[in-house]
Amino acid sequence: MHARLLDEAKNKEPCLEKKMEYSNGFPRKRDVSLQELSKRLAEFAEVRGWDQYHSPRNLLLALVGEVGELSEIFQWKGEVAKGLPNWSSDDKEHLEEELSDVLLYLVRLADVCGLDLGQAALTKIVKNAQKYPVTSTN
Ligand SMILES: Nc1ccn([C@H]2C[C@H](O)[C@@H](COP(=O)(O)OP(=O)(O)OP(=O)(O)O)O2)c(=O)n1
Repeated sequence: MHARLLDEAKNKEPCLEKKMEYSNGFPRKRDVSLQELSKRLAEFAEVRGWDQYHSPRNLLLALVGEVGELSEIFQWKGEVAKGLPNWSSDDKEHLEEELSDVLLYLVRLADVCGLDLGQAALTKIVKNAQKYPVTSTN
């Protein structure tokens, strides 16, 4: 059953196997859309039979848990310089992973709620600009 669903996922996205040639499964330095992440996450859950667990509430709790893991990285460090100049590559990789977990659960949560998070975020940026207009310093 799972193998069949995986084959179907590969048929829907023929470049899936090709992408796996890269060390992390993807070429670096290309734009990634929220829609693409949503689709990949939906496939990830479907082929594992995990749709039943991906309810809005469960995903929200998972998201909050990952925000906690992200916070632990910065906990007790004091202020951290932009660009993380003194961090090891292992520490940066850990940060990438925790940021990704937060993003992935957020994107999945929006998807199972039937929302278009990318469009919603653009709309919110416009609202933010109206609420906080640029004030001239001249
Ligand atoms: N039911 C699940 C479980 C996991 N994931 C995905 C989304 C996250 O990107 C990642 C989270 O996996 P873990 O729960 O294993 O958490 P960590 O990767 O943070 O591992 P750990 O808590 O051991 O550091 O896997 C998912 O979509 N649905």
